[in-house]
Amino acid sequence: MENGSSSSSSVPSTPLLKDELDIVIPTIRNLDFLEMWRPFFQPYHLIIVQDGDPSKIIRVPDGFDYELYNRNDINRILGSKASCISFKDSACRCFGYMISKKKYIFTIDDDCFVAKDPSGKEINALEQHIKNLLSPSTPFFFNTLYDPYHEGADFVRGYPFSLREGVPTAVSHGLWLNIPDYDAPTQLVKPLERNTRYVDAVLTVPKGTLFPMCGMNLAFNREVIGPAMYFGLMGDGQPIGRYDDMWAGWCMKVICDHLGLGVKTGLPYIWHSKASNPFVNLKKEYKGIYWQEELIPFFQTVTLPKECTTVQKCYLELSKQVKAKLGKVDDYFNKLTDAMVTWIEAWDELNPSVNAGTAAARKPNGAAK
Ligand SMILES: O=c1ccn([C@@H]2O[C@H](COP(=O)(O)OP(=O)(O)O[C@H]3O[C@@H](CO)[C@H](O)[C@H]3O)[C@@H](O)[C@H]2O)c(=O)[nH]1
Ligand SMILES: [Mn+2]
Repeated sequence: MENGSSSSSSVPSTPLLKDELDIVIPTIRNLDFLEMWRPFFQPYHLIIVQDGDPSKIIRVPDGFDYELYNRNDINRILGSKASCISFKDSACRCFGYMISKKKYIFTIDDDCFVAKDPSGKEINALEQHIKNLLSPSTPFFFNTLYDPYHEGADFVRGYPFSLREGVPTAVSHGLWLNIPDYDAPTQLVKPLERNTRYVDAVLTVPKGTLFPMCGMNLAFNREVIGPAMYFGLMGDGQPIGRYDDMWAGWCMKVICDHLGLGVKTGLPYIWHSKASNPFVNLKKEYKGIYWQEELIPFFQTVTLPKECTTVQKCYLELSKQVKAKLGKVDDYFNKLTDAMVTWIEAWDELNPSVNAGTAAARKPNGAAK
């Protein structure tokens, strides 16, 4: 492992959650992209997860406080449990979630840059994620004026007052201008499509609704939902890739629904600069494209017993149901369920004190009292 820091010019006044949030970056390249993020990221600690060849030197611009882990570090720290961390896939980023000691995580890809809002102002994506995480979510009843906690908005007429305190927000899912997060078939038929639409909204994903979580621009409360944010077995030696974040998002959402936690999507935007190769992507994700026709009905019908009061208990119960119901789809899911158990074991080994995911005050299935 490598620690880095050096004198920096000017450090802005203490930014929100400065000592309570880690920025996790999976990478196979030099991190020059940080130069553009410097005004927003410099005060925060970075956890860099270097994928691929551990002998390659990753250059980090001066002035950032960081720890860097390569595959040798992961193997040394986790021993045999390192088998649950993907190799040669951005899924490796979840090692950063596990090794962090902070309450919050923001993860971003190294080809994501600072976007501008319609007024031309640079977007501090981290600041918006923090706002999303620190304000409640409303999964039990949809507010038609979007985020009721946003300045200048509120709950609209007819919104039950018994539900207006909302629930703790576990995840903040940001979006992307320029290169959208499309699957390979869509990329192939629409190679020139760019997302130019800036929608000024943050929505709570309703209880009982799944969504395609993208890991490119994502933040979460690690103490509340961290153990559920396992990005699965992808990349080298695996029959599938580019479903790391999707798998995590489906597992996370059913657990959030069970524990009465909220998930938001929308602002902030980042500028996604590089389209990955659609043919390479097709080879990685094609099994997922047909498997998900069976995975989604599974997740839509998952129920977790009331004894599952922590994220770990929920996750282990989920792994049993995956083995029972998806093991027959492909043997990969049997391997994945074993890795899910290993992930929780490794998480608890590295985080013995934090009893993550202590059940939030559950509302009676979200019905108005
Ligand atoms: O083997 C690898 C490849 C890449 N990385 C790092 O992961 C991110 C994403 O890489 P990239 O931008 O090249 O790929 P995208 O297709 O745009 O990734 C998005 O699709 C999903 C695929 O799982 C993912 O959620 C999104 O990130 C960069 O930081 C690379 O450096 C890697 O670690 N290992
Ligand atoms: Mn990318």
